[in-house]
Amino acid sequence: MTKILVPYYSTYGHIHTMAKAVAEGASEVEGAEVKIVRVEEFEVVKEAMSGQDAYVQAQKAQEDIPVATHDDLKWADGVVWGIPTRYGSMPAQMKQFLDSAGALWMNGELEGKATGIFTSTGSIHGGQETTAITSLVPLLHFGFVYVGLPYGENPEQLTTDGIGGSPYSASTVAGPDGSAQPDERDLTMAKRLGKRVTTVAKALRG
Ligand SMILES: Cc1cc2nc3c(=O)[nH]c(=O)nc-3n(C[C@H](O)[C@H](O)[C@H](O)COP(=O)(O)O)c2cc1C
Repeated sequence: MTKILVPYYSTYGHIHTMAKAVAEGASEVEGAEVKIVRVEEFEVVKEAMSGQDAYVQAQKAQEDIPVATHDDLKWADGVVWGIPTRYGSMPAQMKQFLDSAGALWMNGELEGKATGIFTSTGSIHGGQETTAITSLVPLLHFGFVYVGLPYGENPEQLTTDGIGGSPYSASTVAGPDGSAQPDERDLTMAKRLGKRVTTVAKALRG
């Protein structure tokens, strides 16, 4: 059994949709057991956004997804993180989850596990690449083995269209008002990332 965790944070649902695609790809690997978990929202954000329809609906759609715990990270052989951008890097909700996992870092409990990232931005140049690259830094401190998204398997990246996908991570572009949904090509690349991280996790497990 290769255990794959997909922890994500999603305000408006784009990363939630991508997480399901990642999980689907991971499940294609024989012997994979896949778990999607959400990083908990801050109370202050819940209160501030309670009047926004798009937010309320997106949160309602995630109600049944269990909240991520540090034990989930210990359980997993591979972890694929769903991280929307905030000013070109990860949201505080995700940072808090990582920062509070110091004991796992200190004991080297996550060292040698495969990992990858999928992200989402409002605009094409608003952090598609920086979010993945800056999020990679703490993951390397934990000792994860990073899995990217190479062009060879993902020729969809070779385009001037306004879609996601880079060698650093799967991704999608939500649009400045959040109204765009993940393109079919974004979802395809997200599935391949899930499958690739699982394949590497399986090989590392031996
Ligand atoms: C506080 C804040 C900061 C943001 N910063 C950026 C940014 O730097 N660049 C960008 O393209 N989008 C930015 N966005 C847009 C989000 O990345 C976008 O809403 C998100 O990717 C949608 O994913 P979700 O539906 O899973 O929440 C920001 C949104 C918020 C609320």
